[in-house]
Amino acid sequence: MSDRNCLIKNAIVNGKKQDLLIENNIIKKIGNIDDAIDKEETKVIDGNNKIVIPGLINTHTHIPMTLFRGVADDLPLMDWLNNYIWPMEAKLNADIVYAGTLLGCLEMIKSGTTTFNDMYFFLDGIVKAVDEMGMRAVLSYGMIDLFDGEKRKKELKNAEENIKMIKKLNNERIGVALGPHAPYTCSKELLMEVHEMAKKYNIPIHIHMNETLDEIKMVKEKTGMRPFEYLNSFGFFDGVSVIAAHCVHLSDEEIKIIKEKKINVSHNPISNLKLASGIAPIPKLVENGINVTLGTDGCGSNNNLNLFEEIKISSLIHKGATLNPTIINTKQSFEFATKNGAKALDLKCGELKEGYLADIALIDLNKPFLIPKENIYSHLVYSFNGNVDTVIIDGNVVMENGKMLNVNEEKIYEKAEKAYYKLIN
Ligand SMILES: CSC[C@H]1O[C@@H](n2cnc3c(O)ncnc32)[C@H](O)[C@@H]1O
Ligand SMILES: [Zn+2]
Repeated sequence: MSDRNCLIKNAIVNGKKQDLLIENNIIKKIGNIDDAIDKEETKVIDGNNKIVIPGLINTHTHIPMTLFRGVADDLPLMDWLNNYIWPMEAKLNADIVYAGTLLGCLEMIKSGTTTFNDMYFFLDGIVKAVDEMGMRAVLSYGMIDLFDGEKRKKELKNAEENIKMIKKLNNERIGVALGPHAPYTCSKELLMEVHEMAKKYNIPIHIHMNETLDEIKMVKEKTGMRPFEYLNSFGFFDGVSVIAAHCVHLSDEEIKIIKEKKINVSHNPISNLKLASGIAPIPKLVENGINVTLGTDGCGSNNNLNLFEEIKISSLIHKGATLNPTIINTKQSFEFATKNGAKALDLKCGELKEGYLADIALIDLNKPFLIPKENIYSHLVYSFNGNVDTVIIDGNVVMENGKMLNVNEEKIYEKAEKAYYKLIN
């Protein structure tokens, strides 16, 4: 029997009690599917008292940073990076990154995330873990040249080697992007070469933008322009797909650039609150028709990968900031984490539709915080704790009734603990 032929019976799908049939890695049919299905060839999942949702899409992560959880809390970004995170990251190697990624994938699967967009180092370690865990990911090697010509050459060479390595895998679940860290850590020359490379390989660019007031001041002092204006001045956004993480402090002119250049925004409200970076003007971006998605950022600044928390906060924070409870609604914040994420990564998933990728999660509704079983989509945004029941990625059942099917959870915890002690000693 192949897991990749799977029938979910009697679940809530798109607001109605119905069945969902998966063939290979695709949602083949949604509706009342008769029992003439070949039971030998099809795995049947009982969907009674369960809701099927599209797997969540986390558009900004540094996944191996699960190992940095709790190591440097209650600090502002520049102090956090310069004095705590970067010195620890100097001790990383592919094995440590592999262990942190296994843990990150496990945490994401358990909280209903099926795809993530990552920027980090030692991609061979990340690729190995993502492949073993069965997740979908877009991976970029994070480049920082600190305006040094020699470093720039090394970073670009590394990035290109990683692109070739990932393309050669020919793994449909693992895509590649370019990851220049930010305009305050990358030279104009590096950014211009990144733009060329993105066009050459037809891949997206993943970058931190306008996260803090400090960095905007740094870029303004250096270039006389705000970050989006500066990058736009040399055509960085032309003819490429860009995912800009954070976008907390934006001028009206910058919002115009984001709209005009169809830049995807990854909103990371919890990381922005924890590092006291600020509150992104998401309602203004939505009003302008900009594609807003959600990210957790790394576990050093969140401190978890539970995207349901991000969904809830993205709905609450803008109500509080604008004193308007209608400013972002339930449907919008849920779509930030599903449909909009898929659009940003150019993937046919994020919605439960026939012909879409079979990346889904089932949630058991027999939980005190999901009763009464009415207005369930409201519960998913405002009340759910993120512990999903079953997860299917690319048609493969990776977790069923809370149990991981192909990996040993205990071994992942042990490996991660060991890797953590290597990092701190
Ligand atoms: C070059 S790989 C990614 C790089 O980014 C660092 N990082 C993690 N979180 C943030 C953040 O919120 N803003 C800026 N940089 C961040 C991470 O530690 C890696 O060094
Ligand atoms: Zn980040």
